Amino acid sequence: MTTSTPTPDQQAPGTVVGEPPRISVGVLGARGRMGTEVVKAVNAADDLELVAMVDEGDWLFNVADAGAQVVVDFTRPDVVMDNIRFCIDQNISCVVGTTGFDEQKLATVAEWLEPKPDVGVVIAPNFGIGAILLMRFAQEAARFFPSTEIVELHHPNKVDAPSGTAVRTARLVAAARRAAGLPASPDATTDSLPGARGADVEGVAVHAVRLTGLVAHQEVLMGAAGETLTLRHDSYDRASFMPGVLLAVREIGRRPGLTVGLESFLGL
Ligand SMILES: NC(=O)C1=CN([C@@H]2O[C@H](COP(=O)(O)OP(=O)(O)OC[C@H]3O[C@@H](n4cnc5c(N)ncnc54)[C@H](O)[C@@H]3O)[C@@H](O)[C@H]2O)C=CC1
Ligand SMILES: O=C(O)C1=N[C@H](C(=O)O)C[C@H](O)C1
Repeated sequence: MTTSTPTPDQQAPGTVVGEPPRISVGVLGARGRMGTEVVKAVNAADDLELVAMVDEGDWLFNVADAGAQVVVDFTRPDVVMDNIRFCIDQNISCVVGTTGFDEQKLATVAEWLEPKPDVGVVIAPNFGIGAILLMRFAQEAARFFPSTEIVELHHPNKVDAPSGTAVRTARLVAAARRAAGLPASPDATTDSLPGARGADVEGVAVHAVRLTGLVAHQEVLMGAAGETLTLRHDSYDRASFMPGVLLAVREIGRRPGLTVGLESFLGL
């Protein structure tokens, strides 16, 4: 086998001679709370190259023009579908942290991906390793407890409620309860102010707190006769999401199609 070292004018953008090519990354929502953190994390990673930063009002084609191989999206639930559509059309893989996905939206993304066997999209409501583990632990424990409720607590600028993480946790718990044949959590409440018992996500009550000083926190409360189990995760800083985001950016090129949640990337 013969190999040749490309001269500088033959190299793809981002290639450093003697080193594997870097992954070109575009960030959507780049001026937001999460986007700012992603920009920092990508810039600090030797194997990644930040090629485009796009926020509201910017030209979305910038990510394609700049040759992004992977786009990271932390924008808003009402715009994320258009962004994903655009990226898939442009053969750009996506790491999506934006929340607000229901089964219908996920099915639509899967449909868009069908004719694109080389494009991958991972949509994860939470990239924090601890939060992902909490979801798994809750799923495992659910069948042992007649009662489960979820409390999510966030900074007051969060636009959606309940959080995407809480909705996914509730769905995972509900599925585990169904599989174990558990009836609905006992609740004799007959009249209450609307909202007092939280939102009902597949039979699991989810309560949302918005409080100055918080970042992102979740408790899953489980109860049985004479005992309770409380699982709690706290993100005190948005840096907590970055190892998961960077893992997804590095892996998504090897994972065509739609992946929901980061669990499989972690070997869970
Ligand atoms: N999966 C995860 O681990 C996490 C997910 N999130 C989710 O990420 C999303 C963003 O959260 P934050 O950064 O706190 O919000 P943010 O409001 O600080 O940032 C959103 C940014 O998106 C920009 N934007 C709006 N429309 C756009 C468009 N069409 N194209 C490009 N940029 C656009 C906004 O101008 C803003 O700068 C939310 O859905 C949140 O729930 C937040 C933290 C962790
Ligand atoms: O908006 C946030 O801040 C967060 N959003 C995600 C969610 O809705 O679950 C993840 C994390 O909770 C932070």
